Amino acid sequence: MKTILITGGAGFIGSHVVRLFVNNYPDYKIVNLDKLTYAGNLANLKDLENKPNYEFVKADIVDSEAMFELFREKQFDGVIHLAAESHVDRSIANPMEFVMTNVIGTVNLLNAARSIWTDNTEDKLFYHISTDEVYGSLGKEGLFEETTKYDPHSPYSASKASSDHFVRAYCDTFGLPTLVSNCSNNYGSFQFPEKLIPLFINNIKHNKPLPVYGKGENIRDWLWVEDHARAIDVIFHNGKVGETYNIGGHNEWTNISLIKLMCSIMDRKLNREPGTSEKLITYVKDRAGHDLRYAIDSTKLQKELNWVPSLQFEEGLEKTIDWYLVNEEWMENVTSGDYQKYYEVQYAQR
Ligand SMILES: Cc1cn([C@H]2C[C@H](O)[C@@H](COP(=O)(O)OP(=O)(O)O[C@H]3O[C@H](C)C(=O)[C@H](O)[C@H]3O)O2)c(=O)[nH]c1=O
Repeated sequence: MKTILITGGAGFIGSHVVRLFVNNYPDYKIVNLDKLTYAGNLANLKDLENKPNYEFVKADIVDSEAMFELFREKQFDGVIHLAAESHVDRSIANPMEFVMTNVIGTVNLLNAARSIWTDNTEDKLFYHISTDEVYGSLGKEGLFEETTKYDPHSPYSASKASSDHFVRAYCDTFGLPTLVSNCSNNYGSFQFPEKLIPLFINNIKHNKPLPVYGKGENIRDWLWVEDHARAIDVIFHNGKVGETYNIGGHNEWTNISLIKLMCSIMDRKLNREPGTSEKLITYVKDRAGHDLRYAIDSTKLQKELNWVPSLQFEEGLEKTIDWYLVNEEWMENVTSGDYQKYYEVQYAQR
């Protein structure tokens, strides 16, 4: 039985990856390590609580001693590293938090993996999940490729770029078997409502203003989180050590056209007059250093590992909106923080 560590498994993307691995690989022991910050929530994994191949560990990757201890105790065969501070606006307000978790935390995990993978590393893998923001900002033309030079602009993307470099450096210098993938903007269920799509669904529902940064002309490439989790599965099992894989949705939208689409879907679902939700659109001061456009070329992943996105965006967005409307309680609890406190107490009592 292989023991796989998934870090950040209580977060948005992490919870989808944990679910996929626990359900699809009963012969793996999945250890989910999460600090349970504001964005990590065990309510995202309620359905897995009693699965025999699943274990939750509350810990901070910044704590190097705890990481060494955990790796010694569990003797992991593989690591899928998703734990990260991920919100660009928060990184502008507090860059050091991003340095600590994203850079120091990643190096701690690399050191811990090195400490136990001393002999034969043939069937071991340290898989680092990263973002397309490390490549910087595109103009109207072109796509990010795996060979595109790094040019991060926000403290968030600078911290992720740094962690990517450390992961590759440990491969080149120490022979640690590592892999990196860089993804575009994810959307889907269980995303913390500070990110554009869940924030705006929640605001439309409660008739709150929709703060559009600048003119809303920035472009993002949207990837359904469950397609991302499938890509991670494929890369973890079939990717080549030392390689990088880009994962994108081939699905570009200006923010304002996406927001207008969301408004019209929400009007229909909430039985409001067409045009009602658009009235909530409020243009606000632009995000500092706001990257104009992200767009990813995933040809390598498609050709080499046979992965393609499974869902059309319009269908995915409908599904996502439905999920947030049905899971009202989840939304209320994550925004109030009650779920997190409740689950921390539950786990403390075990
Ligand atoms: C929250 C918010 C956002 N925006 C704009 C800013 C962006 O142009 C776009 C998406 O913003 P969001 O903060 O949801 O995501 P990005 O800044 O593109 O970054 C996201 O996708 C990458 C790949 C990651 O790696 C990040 O971890 C993830 O947060 O909407 C607004 O106009 N108003 C708002 O209130």
